[in-house]
Amino acid sequence: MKSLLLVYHSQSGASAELARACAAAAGTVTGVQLQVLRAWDAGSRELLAADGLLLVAAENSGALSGTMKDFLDRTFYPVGARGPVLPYALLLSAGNDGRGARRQAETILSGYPMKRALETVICRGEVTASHRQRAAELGEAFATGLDMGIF
Ligand SMILES: Cc1cc2nc3c(=O)[nH]c(=O)nc-3n(C[C@H](O)[C@H](O)[C@H](O)COP(=O)(O)O)c2cc1C
Repeated sequence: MKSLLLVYHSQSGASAELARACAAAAGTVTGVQLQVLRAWDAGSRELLAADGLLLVAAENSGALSGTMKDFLDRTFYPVGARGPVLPYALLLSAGNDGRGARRQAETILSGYPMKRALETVICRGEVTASHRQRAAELGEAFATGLDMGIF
């Protein structure tokens, strides 16, 4: 059984809605045990126990939301020291851009080191059915890949 940790941060509820869609789909993969935590509740203990990490957050002021960055900052030393590279996938909510958050998050995560398992998904504007669909596809694809050991 593989362990998948989904960490999210949301102010207005947009990222939370995407995280729910992502988690619902990831949770259907039988060989994967899913844990969903808000960024301020997640720490090194949960991350060290995970085989893969899904991150869901917003772009704020051209960068990754501060609370998600805080999660990554807090866990950097213990997780970086553990050795094996953890696969991750990133889902971003943005008003109209998201590229700054993607660049920053991918740079931080590459130095962790973690490896991006799937293309980062950016959902712009109000959350739509299409966004929920993309979030679900990301969650299911990541959980399936983890289960099959292909990341
Ligand atoms: C303080 C703040 C800064 C923001 N900066 C950006 C930005 O730089 N680029 C962008 O596309 N959207 C920006 N947004 C919009 C959010 O990314 C967008 O509303 C997102 O869906 C919010 O998700 P959340 O409320 O779940 O965190 C900003 C929102 C806030 C509150």
